[in-house]
Amino acid sequence: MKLYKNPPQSEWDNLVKRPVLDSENLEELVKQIIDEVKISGDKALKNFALKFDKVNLENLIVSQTEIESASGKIYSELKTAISIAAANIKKFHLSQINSELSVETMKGVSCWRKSVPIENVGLYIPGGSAPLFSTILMLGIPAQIAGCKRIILCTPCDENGQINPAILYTATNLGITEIYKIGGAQAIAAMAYGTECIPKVDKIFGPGNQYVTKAKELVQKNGIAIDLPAGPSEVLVIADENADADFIASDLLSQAEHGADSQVILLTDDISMPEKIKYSLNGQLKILPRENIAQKAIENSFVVVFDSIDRCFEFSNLYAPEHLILAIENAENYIAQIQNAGSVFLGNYTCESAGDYASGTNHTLPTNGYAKSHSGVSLDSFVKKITFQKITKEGLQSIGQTIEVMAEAEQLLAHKNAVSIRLKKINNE
Ligand SMILES: NC(=O)c1ccc[n+]([C@@H]2O[C@H](COP(=O)([O-])OP(=O)(O)OC[C@H]3O[C@@H](n4cnc5c(N)ncnc54)[C@H](O)[C@@H]3O)[C@@H](O)[C@H]2O)c1
Ligand SMILES: N[C@H](CO)Cc1c[nH]c[nH+]1
Ligand SMILES: [Zn+2]
Repeated sequence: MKLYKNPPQSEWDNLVKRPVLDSENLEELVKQIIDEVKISGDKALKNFALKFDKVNLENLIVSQTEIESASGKIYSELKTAISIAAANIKKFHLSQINSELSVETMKGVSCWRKSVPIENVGLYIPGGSAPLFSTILMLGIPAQIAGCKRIILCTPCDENGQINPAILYTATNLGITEIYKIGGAQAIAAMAYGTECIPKVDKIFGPGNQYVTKAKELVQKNGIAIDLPAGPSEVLVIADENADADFIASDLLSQAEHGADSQVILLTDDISMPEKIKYSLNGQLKILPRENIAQKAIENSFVVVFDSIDRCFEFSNLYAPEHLILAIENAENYIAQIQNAGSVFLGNYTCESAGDYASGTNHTLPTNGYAKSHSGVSLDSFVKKITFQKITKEGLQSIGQTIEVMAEAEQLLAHKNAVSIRLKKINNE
């Protein structure tokens, strides 16, 4: 990890730029994939599966037999863990249901909102380098609480055409059985425009690598709804002198192991911390099965020593990390300083992987600085909020003139007339 000491503010904009792989051709490549899927449908999906995932697929749909055999391949400790995580995620997302009150803005004028589920949703579950079955819980549970009618799932399969049994088990355990063996940008294109076998959905959800995220961005430009840009994982840790270097190193590595394009950042006001972290990081890295991936991400990452914790927060707010860990004494006291972050982890014992799997919060979060303007996935992501209003005769008498005056000032006399014609009738009664 590169080390910076009190970099001048003029350099911050450069520092907060995320690493990008294959950036030059990314957009062009993904555009081509999307166009090909639009034109050739399933045939294009099978060609891309062969090209990128080295699998020759006859059928894109996961069969009933595949679904039924998954459970037997999952050991009971994992089943228990999945059910505990699912219960916590369900509890947290159920708490997001809020009853919308009707408000009388003027006598006889009532306004309220109603949450209505998005009918058809498509979930993308990453499976390129690791089978992220936990993402099914993060997307499937709020979709079901919201009441979405049709939930389909796309995920890449292995070279033998098999989907990891933990993905099949988790999905079917939730009752999601419409599963397609397709990954990458082509899966997003399929759910956006539909193919012979994959239905077009109303909104696409789920994180993924740069191809997936770029595809979501491009289909969104064409009017397809997406949850948020949730790309390569990242974590930013703010640590003071009391932080535990081994804990921090473990958190940095937990996100570094996601992909070579992940980025992990440490900000500290303790001059001795970078050396301690380096030592611990090297020790922990060596024993990781995904050492090579994590190593590459670490090379794209950095440590900054600032002369105060306040300065660390200023930088962090500009970076707008997906995950922010406060390894600071009395971390709660700093909450007010957080302007931009996807999800925040307070204190030395709140490891980021708790949020990834089981504490209850959602792990589908904005990356690449989008935490400045976007929230992570929540129950709200799966509903539309429709507004309603009801105006009585008495209500129109009180609000009517206001509407008429404003409509006339906007030179929209038909708008004005919609009120006047009614008021006339009321006055003649
Ligand atoms: N932000 C979040 O909330 C969040 C949550 C979980 C995971 N993630 C991120 O999801 C990502 C998962 O990535 P992954 O790669 O393991 O799985 P993935 O499922 O996102 O992508 C795999 C697919 O990428 C396509 N692909 C691979 N190489 C390609 C190429 N050269 N050209 C075109 N397409 C290609 C293939 O079709 C493959 O099926 C990681 O970057 C991880 O950090 C983010
Ligand atoms: N850290 C990822 C979100 O950026 C989520 C995840 C899934 N599995 C493990 N981690
Ligand atoms: Zn993770």
